Amino acid sequence: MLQLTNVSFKPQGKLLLNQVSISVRAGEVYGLLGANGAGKTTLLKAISGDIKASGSITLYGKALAQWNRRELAKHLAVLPQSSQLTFPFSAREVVALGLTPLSLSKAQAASLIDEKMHATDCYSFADRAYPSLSGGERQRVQLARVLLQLSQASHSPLLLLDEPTSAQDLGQQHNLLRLTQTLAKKEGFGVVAILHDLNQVLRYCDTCCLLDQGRVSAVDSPDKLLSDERIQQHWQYQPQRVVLGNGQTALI
Ligand SMILES: Nc1ncnc2c1ncn2[C@@H]1O[C@H](COP(=O)(O)OP(=O)(O)OP(=O)(O)O)[C@@H](O)[C@H]1O
Repeated sequence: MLQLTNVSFKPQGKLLLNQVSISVRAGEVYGLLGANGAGKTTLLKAISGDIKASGSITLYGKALAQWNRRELAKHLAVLPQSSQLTFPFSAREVVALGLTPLSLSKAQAASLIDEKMHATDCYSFADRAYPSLSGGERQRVQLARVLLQLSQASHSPLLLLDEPTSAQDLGQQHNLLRLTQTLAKKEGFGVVAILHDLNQVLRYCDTCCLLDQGRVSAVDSPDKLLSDERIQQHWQYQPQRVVLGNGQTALI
């Protein structure tokens, strides 16, 4: 669904993305990996159009720049690392911002807002002021907003997640990743997620791309890509492996 060909970005002479070519299929969770400063957020910003990179980025074969903006908003959404908002909107009103590109009756909108807030476990604080919420609660409200924004897509939508579990406790991290996996497997979403926890990558990603100084260093399934040598080379860490009861391997 998403194809990047030779995408580069060089602001003020500094090469932050260097000839990146990757493709993401509908129905897969695609991890973006790499050390701090490798270019992961910059790549996500290039895909979302927040920065103007050179090269080609197409969604369903059509260059992003050629998409009607409203149609694109129904098919591509980004969950940023953090979202500051000082105006005292309630959590429900923040989720409702996701209605902007949609055409829904009031009743349909209200029911979809409730559905997305339940799915992301934020219904219990729907009427609280957004600025009063914890970091993890705000992140889940933002996820409900982007899922609402994608709820009228005519093709499988593309969901971009920038460190989606960074503010979540252990249980919520797995709830959120299970939800994204379900969206991919059952609803055909393409999910691109920046993740730092390599065990989450092993457990939830179908494919992953390792970035290094703005370049693609490797693309493969997580268990093939995450060799001890690569982990040592890219993160300067020598992992140990533990075989779990279910036969899967965990890194410690
Ligand atoms: N507008 C800019 N001008 C110059 N340098 C920038 C700009 N934006 C980002 N950078 C630099 O580009 C590099 C890549 O940044 P980016 O945020 O994409 O990294 P990242 O892989 O997401 O890192 P992290 O894991 O720390 O979040 C970093 O060295 C960053 O300081």
